[in-house]
Amino acid sequence: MRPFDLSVYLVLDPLLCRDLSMVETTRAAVAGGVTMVQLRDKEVGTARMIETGLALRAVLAGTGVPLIVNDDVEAAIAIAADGLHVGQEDMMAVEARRRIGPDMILGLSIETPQAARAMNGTIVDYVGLGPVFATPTKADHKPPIGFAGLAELVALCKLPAVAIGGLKVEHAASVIAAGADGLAVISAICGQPDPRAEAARLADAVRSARARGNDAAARGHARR
Ligand SMILES: Cc1ncc(COP(=O)(O)OP(=O)(O)O)c(N)n1
Ligand SMILES: Cc1nc(C(=O)O)sc1CCOP(=O)(O)O
Ligand SMILES: [Mg+2]
Repeated sequence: MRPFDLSVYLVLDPLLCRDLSMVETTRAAVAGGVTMVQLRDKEVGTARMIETGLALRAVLAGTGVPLIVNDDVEAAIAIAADGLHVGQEDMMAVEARRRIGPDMILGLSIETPQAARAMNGTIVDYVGLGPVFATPTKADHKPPIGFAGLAELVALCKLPAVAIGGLKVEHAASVIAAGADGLAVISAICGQPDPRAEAARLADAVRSARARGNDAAARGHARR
């Protein structure tokens, strides 16, 4: 499996990207420092997902940033994407793993402690936890969990974890303090006047939050 870094995870939405295409948004956001990209288009079928996915793969080639496909296992396989992300109402994780094989990254959405306890952690590579806040970007989202709920799910899942739902640059410190590895965002990057600058601000905020956490841990050791 390709190594991955959940620090700043761009989830694409063609409707929110507005003036820029998903490909242009991705090019700008990767230049700014996003570490993962997910192709998420709820309006199109597999053929269009494959077309866009191949264009995204070309943009991401040589950058080290993995391409994850949302929901559509056929498209993920046809694109030879780096990974697939499924939710609780999509194909079951065990079936998704069977279809994509052992080497592709598999992400799973977890919204409740029950789902976290029921998850088979041996076949999933990372979890998407949320929504942290209510968000107009996903009409059918589950009830918001806040930072306390996020911390609880991180602890239960024991897998690399990315927080999602209504997150902006000012939330990076709380997300990292809750134990997550990064933030997944749509509207904080897609449709922003300068997606590259927004991606850079998010990457800086995650780096600073980690550095402050490490400083605090070092001071704790010094006191002992
Ligand atoms: C990183 C990440 N986390 C969660 C989700 C949500 O997945 P899901 O619940 O299946 O909802 P849709 O995105 O399919 O509407 C995600 N896509 N990415
Ligand atoms: C795609 C998605 N999944 C969610 C979940 O809670 O699982 S919230 C969400 C939308 C995230 O968009 P924004 O960053 O604009 O709030
Ligand atoms: Mg889904």
